[in-house]
Amino acid sequence: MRSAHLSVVPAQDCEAPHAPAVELRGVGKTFSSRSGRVDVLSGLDFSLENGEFLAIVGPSGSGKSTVLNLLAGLDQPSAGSVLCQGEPVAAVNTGIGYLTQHDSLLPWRTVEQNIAVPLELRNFDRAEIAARVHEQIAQVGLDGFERHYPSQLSGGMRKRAMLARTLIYDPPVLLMDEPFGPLDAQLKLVLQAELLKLWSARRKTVVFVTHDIVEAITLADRVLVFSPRPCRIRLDEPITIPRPREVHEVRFHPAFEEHYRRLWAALESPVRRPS
Ligand SMILES: Nc1ncnc2c1ncn2[C@@H]1O[C@H](COP(=O)(O)OP(=O)(O)OP(=O)(O)O)[C@@H](O)[C@H]1O
Repeated sequence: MRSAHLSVVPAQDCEAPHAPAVELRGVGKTFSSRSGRVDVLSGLDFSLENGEFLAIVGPSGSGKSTVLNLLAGLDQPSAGSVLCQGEPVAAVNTGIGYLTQHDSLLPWRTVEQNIAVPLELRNFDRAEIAARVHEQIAQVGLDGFERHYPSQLSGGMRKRAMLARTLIYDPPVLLMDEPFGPLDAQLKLVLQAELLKLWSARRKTVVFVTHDIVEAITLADRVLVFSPRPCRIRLDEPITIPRPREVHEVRFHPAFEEHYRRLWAALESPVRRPS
């Protein structure tokens, strides 16, 4: 998947006071291909306040990545509008950091060289790049692996390196597309805990796509459940479990079961077969 680092719109163009951090208004998206038209999104409306953590769950093919691509400005809606801090997203959006589900590290660059890419593209001077890379590597716990190449890292370390590369230019909005999907359960918990720590410290606005309902409840302030395409919002569930949250303990909170039941019921209905 493409990265949102090659930027056309200056980040400051994405900053207007009091507007929602991101907003979709009546968004439709239709793809045309040789096999015909696919209506993926239809009349989709939602918005997020600054600093809010939103998770999106939904069936495969329901349009979750499409929504992230529209917010990143990598694609344009067929109808309606996509706004960032009140401004339409008309080109590649530098006000966001995009962590895709695919491994997008450059194999010929070391960890520190990969993490430096967004700053090199923004013409930061070498001393500033070195200082920021050093600090970011420490924050994601990759100290000692600066000179390693991606092929010498575990899956979890590669995810940490990608997260560091996304955070290094301090984008106010983070888009995360199943970032921990293929990792084992224990590592997933570790990275979720680190993400919550970083989020608490920096209060980014986050849109986090996942197939894992427990992960959505653990991390988010709100969870949207998408219907099969053309996607509509089946459920907009505010998560009432207080913060700070311990990722190991969220599932034992009294409110967890009720959130889980409602989210599962909203997700499950499209795959029920007639008896
Ligand atoms: N560039 C494109 N051209 C044609 N069809 C596309 C394109 N991008 C996405 N689609 C189609 O749009 C639909 C939604 O895709 P999308 O990747 O947004 O789904 P998703 O909910 O993220 O799925 P998953 O959970 O499997 O990752 C799919 O049917 C997909 O084939």
